Amino acid sequence: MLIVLSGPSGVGKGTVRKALFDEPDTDFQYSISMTTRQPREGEKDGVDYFFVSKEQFEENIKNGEMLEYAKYVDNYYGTPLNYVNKTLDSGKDVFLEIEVNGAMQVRANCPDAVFVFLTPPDLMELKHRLINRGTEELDVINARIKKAVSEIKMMRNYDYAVVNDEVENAVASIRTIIRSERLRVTRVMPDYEQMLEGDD
Ligand SMILES: Nc1ncnc2c1ncn2[C@@H]1O[C@H](COP(=O)(O)OP(=O)(O)OP(=O)(O)O)[C@@H](O)[C@H]1O
Ligand SMILES: Nc1nc2c(ncn2[C@@H]2O[C@H](COP(=O)(O)O)[C@@H](O)[C@H]2O)c(=O)[nH]1
Repeated sequence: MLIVLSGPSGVGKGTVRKALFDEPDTDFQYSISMTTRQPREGEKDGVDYFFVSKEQFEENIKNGEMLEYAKYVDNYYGTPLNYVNKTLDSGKDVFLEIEVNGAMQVRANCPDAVFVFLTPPDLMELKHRLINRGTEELDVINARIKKAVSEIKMMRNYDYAVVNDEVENAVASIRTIIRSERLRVTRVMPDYEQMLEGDD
């Protein structure tokens, strides 16, 4: 399964994803994104992101090495294709945490992926979360809030919307989504097997 989590900056995607991955039965592999943004204090290359130059990122795009990418508030962000392919081929599930334009590129290339939009209770709360996080200056926070308005309109293109009021509620909802999507996949598979047997 490929699961894609999107939502405006500051809604709590990273917080919810970490809480989900802390659950003992979560066996998704997190795809580390590539970005041209500068690392924040405490962020590590190869853990939080692969931090690269604009030239390196554009070279990767040219060489077809990105599953998806987008320019977001003056920086590139994208998903390296090789890791996702290798992990899915080995039978493991992959989790992407990406913004909406990139998610729609994944939708076009991987129609079976599951798309979840994480939404804030309201825009004031979103702004408070970004201010309290303290990682961006006010002008960047305002640019991200402006972007959030158009991103929230994209929610209708997702399979599921989850409100991040409390982290544990959002984690519980995403766990329910994953469980029901797994059931859907396992119910369909035996039918395929029967069809293929009849082909001999
Ligand atoms: N349910 C919640 N209630 C209150 N605060 C929250 C909640 N979820 C996350 N936060 C806080 O909001 C801030 C933003 O969260 P986080 O960094 O996880 O957002 P994000 O969506 O991953 O942002 P970005 O897309 O910019 O990486 C953090 O300070 C986090 O502790
Ligand atoms: N399209 C993609 N968007 C991504 C990817 N990795 C992260 N993001 C999104 O970018 C914004 C800003 O992130 P920040 O770390 O600077 O706060 C946020 O919405 C992320 O989800 C990616 O690989 N592709």
